[in-house]
Amino acid sequence: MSRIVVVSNRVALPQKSGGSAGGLAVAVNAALKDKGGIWFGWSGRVAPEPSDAPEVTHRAGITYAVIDLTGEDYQEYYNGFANRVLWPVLHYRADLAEFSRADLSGYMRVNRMFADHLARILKPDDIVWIHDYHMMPLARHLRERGHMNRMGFFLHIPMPPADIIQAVPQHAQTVGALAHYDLVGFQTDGDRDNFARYLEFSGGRITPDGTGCDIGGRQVTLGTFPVAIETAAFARRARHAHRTRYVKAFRESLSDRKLIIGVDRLDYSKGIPNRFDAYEHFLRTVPEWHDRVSYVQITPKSRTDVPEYQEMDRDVSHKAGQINGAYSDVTWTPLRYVNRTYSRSALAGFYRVADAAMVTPLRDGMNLVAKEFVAAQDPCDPGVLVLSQFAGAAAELGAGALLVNPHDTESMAAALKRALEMPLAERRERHSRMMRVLEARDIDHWAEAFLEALVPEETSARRAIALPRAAIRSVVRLPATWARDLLLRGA
Ligand SMILES: O=P(O)(O)OC[C@H]1O[C@H](O[C@H]2O[C@H](CO)[C@@H](O)[C@H](O)[C@H]2O)[C@H](O)[C@@H](O)[C@@H]1O
Ligand SMILES: O=c1ccn([C@@H]2O[C@H](COP(=O)(O)OP(=O)(O)O)[C@@H](O)[C@H]2O)c(=O)[nH]1
Repeated sequence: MSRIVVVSNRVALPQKSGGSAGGLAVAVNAALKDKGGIWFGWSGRVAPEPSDAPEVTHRAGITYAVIDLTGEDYQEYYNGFANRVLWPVLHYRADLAEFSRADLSGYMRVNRMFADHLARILKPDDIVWIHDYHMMPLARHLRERGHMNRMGFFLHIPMPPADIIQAVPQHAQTVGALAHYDLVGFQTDGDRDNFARYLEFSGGRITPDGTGCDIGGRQVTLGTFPVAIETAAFARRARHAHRTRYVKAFRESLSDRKLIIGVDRLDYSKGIPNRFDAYEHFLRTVPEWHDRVSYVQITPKSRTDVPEYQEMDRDVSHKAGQINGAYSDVTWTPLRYVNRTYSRSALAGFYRVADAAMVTPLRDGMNLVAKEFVAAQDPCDPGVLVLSQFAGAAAELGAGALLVNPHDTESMAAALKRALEMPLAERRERHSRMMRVLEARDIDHWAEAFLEALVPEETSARRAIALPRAAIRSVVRLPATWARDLLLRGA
């Protein structure tokens, strides 16, 4: 059977302690866990002279192969073009983009370097699954090196309308290069449709149902695959974490006050200052809640070498200080603002203690925290999700969450009050609506759906031979045609 080769900038290396504070690594890790395969990407390290050979680790059916970047690569490709041009523009913030030709050329150079490494390990029948905005031109570089494998791309972040995409300087070389994949997947139908329009403006012909494009003699399939979580496992994790000493101590620290929780990387897309404004408005206008609620905002620092992130770090800390300065007293701190990374087990326990979660990004591809919060709740006494209408998660959880516009401070404050005062029956009803979605579409479903769309025959063959894991391990070295033959013989 064919191997699955996953490529992404961020890799969840098994030896790295603590949680990885980023949804891509969390999701890909969960998806690969059951399937096995190769995961190729950046080690997260910078070295003056990176080795020519990737560092390889094998763990539980996954081969991790990672490379270091030079300081120049890190600066131009990661901090520069990926995180100062593609990230802001695709999050509808063209005003924050800082473009330089040097950064674009660093971005293309690193993509070519990834292609050179991959060219050494790829076999003709490998299925290649590439992730996110760091790697948009990779298929083109691989095709130029003669690799005709099935190649799929999944975009974890939003895809804005075509006229915003066109704000990316030289967009045809980067976003436009997605046309070299066989399948391009998005988090929501809106993202997919925006990209279809962009391809149309670039001369492509879109099929009437919007899921295919004929461009430059190539056929590209477009699909929607909302990224998910390991719902049942995360719910178990939360039940277990709730009983640990650590989470018990956290609960006791609240002294019977209600808990509002927020968990986000320190990123301007997450709307943390807007959320703080809403909390401040809530405290100012609803004094009866003083001393009866604590808001814990867990915010690991992110992309700390990018100036826009440094600026936002200062702004958010300042706002947190102002709120506490204005409303605290000697026995009550209304806002606990914490710049630390917690393990996902600890987070699962914290979510379960919480009465409400504020997940209010200005734009977000999906937002796994929203899904994790729901999965972690006690169904008999669940907390309430306050969710931005601009998170990809709103498309699936909108029927159970309190949807808010993160630019509307007063409505967000009102939603917070409603969440804290919501009757038990309504909380249960809303929670069960969201859980039904998360149970039906978990992380296995996400990976299966994507691979099914990329290589339909291969995926059904995999399913047909759903043997115990040990047996699967002993057959993976057989030729790709083996599973198909087995199926045809009706075995
Ligand atoms: O790798 P970093 O630069 O440290 O950033 C962390 C990750 O952030 C982004 O995550 C996105 O993927 C999530 C899972 O699909 C999704 O829920 C979220 O909305 C996205 O923002 C980024 O896309 C990843 O590449 C980064 O690794
Ligand atoms: O201290 C932290 C904060 C976050 N996360 C995890 O990081 C992911 C964040 O993913 P999300 O999709 O919400 O946003 P992203 O950071 O990828 O934009 C979630 O799985 C969180 O559980 C974590 O492990 N520790």
